[in-house]
Amino acid sequence: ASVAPQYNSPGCLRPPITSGITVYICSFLGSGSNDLTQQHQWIHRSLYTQYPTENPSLIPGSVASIRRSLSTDSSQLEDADNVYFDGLLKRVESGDMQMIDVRDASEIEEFGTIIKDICHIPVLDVEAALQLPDGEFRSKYGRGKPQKSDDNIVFTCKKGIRSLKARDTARSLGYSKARHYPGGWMEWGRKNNLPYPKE
Ligand SMILES: O=S(=O)([O-])[S-]
Repeated sequence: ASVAPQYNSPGCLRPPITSGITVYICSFLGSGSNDLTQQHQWIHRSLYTQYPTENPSLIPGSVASIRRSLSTDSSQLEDADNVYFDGLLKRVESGDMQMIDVRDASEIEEFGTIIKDICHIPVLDVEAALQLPDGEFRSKYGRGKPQKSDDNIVFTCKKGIRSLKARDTARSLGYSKARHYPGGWMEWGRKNNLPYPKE
């Protein structure tokens, strides 16, 4: 049952696990969908009796959402390099996180942030910011500067590219336990029913 959250993708119909006979309906649009279909059938077989429809209903957007849902392992909270969606949720709840959003100000204004009062450092400023004296960092960013030994630093952006760069920059400066959230706002917005950029 641990894989059930995979079926929370919009566009997929998840029948009740108690059904004797269930029908799995999903759109098989687009190239490369066979792989996705196989993976979902494998998951599906482990939970349900499967009766694929001959003519699956075509639900626009379904393949894209499946692809996104498979792109991160929802059973994994975090590892040494990354914090995944469920791990991030836990950290948001506990407050044990120094999150640094490296998107541009315009993106933050348009879509919002994962936590209130987030530390915003555009990706190109990260290197300089992390080398500021503590006092200057505090007056510029309104909070204490993260310490090199901190293990709760998480960079985020739109879809994981700039946050990865920021994490690597931080690590090169001695923040050896810095991590990033690969899903970024694309995943966060989608999974929380918030507006998110389409690509
Ligand atoms: O935010 S991003 O650099 O992944 S597009």
